[in-house]
Amino acid sequence: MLNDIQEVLYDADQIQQKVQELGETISREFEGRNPLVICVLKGAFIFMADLVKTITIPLEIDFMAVSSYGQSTKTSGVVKIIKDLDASVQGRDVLIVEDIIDSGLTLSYLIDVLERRNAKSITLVTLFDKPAGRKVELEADHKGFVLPDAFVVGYGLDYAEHYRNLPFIGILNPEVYEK
Ligand SMILES: O=P(O)(O)OC[C@H]1O[C@H](OP(=O)(O)OP(=O)(O)O)[C@H](O)[C@@H]1O
Ligand code: HPA
Ligand SMILES: [Mg+2]
Repeated sequence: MLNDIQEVLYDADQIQQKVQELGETISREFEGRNPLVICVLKGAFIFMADLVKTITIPLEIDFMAVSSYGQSTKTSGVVKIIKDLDASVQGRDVLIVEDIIDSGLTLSYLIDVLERRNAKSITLVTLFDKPAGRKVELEADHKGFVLPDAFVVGYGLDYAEHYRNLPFIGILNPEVYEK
């Protein structure tokens, strides 16, 4: 598995440091608001778990599974809801927790869904941002690291469902998928 990584971009310590900073910012921003914190599965599961431990104010969590990449390194362009939220977002301050914004299609779709369900406010936090991949205009309210235009894996992010368990984020050797 490690042999497939071309370059480590950020190691586990650098990621933890950044997650801590994001948690402190979010704790200040949401003081007194009891946000509904939504994890966008599967990719955001590790970031979500680490992030909520650094947030010091009361909150609720929920999960939504969406998928558009499947077994590919390119978006299919079609975002499918695999699992919906349990909670209602009506009148709630929502914090969407995402691992990466690439084309922006996943989050623009989700924001649209949550707006139609009458969320009171929607705030986006992403650990990784790949601006070179954008197909629609979208900017996170809080972001961790800006990444180069390369397909990355680790810390929750996959290629064909593998590599999510790597503790760092790294560039996947293109030989793995250019076959
Ligand atoms: O900005 P975009 O181009 O839409 O890409 C970002 C989305 O793609 C990945 O999810 P994926 O569809 O691979 O599902 P997964 O989280 O289960 O891996 C990632 O976890 C983000 O949710
Ligand atoms: N890696 C893994 N999953 C992704 C990526 C990426 O670079 N971009 C969008 N989903
Ligand atoms: Mg994926």
